[in-house]
Amino acid sequence: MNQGVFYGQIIVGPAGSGKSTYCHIMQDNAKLLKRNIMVVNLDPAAEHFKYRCDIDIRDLITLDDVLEEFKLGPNGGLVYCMEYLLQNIDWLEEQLSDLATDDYVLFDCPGQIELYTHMDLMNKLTQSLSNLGFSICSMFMLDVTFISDNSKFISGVLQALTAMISLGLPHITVLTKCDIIQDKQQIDQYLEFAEEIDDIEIKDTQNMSEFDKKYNSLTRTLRETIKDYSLVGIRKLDVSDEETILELLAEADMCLNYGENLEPDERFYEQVEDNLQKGNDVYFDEGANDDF
Ligand SMILES: Nc1nc2c(ncn2[C@@H]2O[C@H](COP(=O)(O)OP(=O)(O)OP(=O)(O)O)[C@@H](O)[C@H]2O)c(=O)[nH]1
Repeated sequence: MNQGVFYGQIIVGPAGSGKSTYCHIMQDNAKLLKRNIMVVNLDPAAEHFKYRCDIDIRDLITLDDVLEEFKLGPNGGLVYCMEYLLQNIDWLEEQLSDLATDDYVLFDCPGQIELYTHMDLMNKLTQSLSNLGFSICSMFMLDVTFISDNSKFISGVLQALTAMISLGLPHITVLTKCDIIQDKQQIDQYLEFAEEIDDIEIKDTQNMSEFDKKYNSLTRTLRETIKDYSLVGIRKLDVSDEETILELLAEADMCLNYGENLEPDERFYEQVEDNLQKGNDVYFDEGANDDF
């Protein structure tokens, strides 16, 4: 493997939270920014994805084969696959051997959050990547439907927090699928709420059952804890809004210190800024990229 610093995002989150779509969107938008983002599929049960898959764990092992051979259930089978990957980490190293300094890779992980909340399989994987020279951050995908009520939102934030603590990496929580919410203000309110939980809505506890009182109090305490420690930074991803995509990429770049040693192409950034100010698409017209 070449010597150098490589950049990697570990994409985690529950099944269906939008991990693969995030990889696809980022890879696609990076092209318009004249950047190449590679994607590694680490889900041995994946069936199809829209992104260009540069490295695929299914070339090493597939969940179907494991289930058939060992008669395991899906979760046990997945754990087997991930342990197998760790035992054969030289396979991944070999696959990554063509990376050049400053290359950027997204690792699309399986949706079973037990893998990083209850077990240290993902920690071992990220440790191996660090040993290979990767600067890594974790991106936790949180489905926007978690903003349907305060308690649900808090439970989602706690999931993100659990992943962040167990992975022990610089971390961003991404509120995915924001395009499906009509009321964009509602999203912003929740994002502010995650950072500024000052005016906690205290319901009239007089007519509440004992259970509801305790539940209310627990919710309030959790909100305060999340705020006190300012641990979870949440950013939105609205695939219909290019600005949120670019902002998210910039935020992850900052987390990784990506680009510290790169020469920025001033002309490019000026044009993006200009387009944003004019309210136009942030990207160039077809062919306009060719100059860069
Ligand atoms: N409207 C909308 N739908 C989305 C978005 N992201 C994901 N979806 C849909 O949500 C479903 C799950 O998305 P995936 O990207 O496959 O989610 P995942 O986390 O990779 O799922 P697993 O691989 O099963 O863990 C798919 O039907 C996607 O089309 C989004 O930003 N907007």
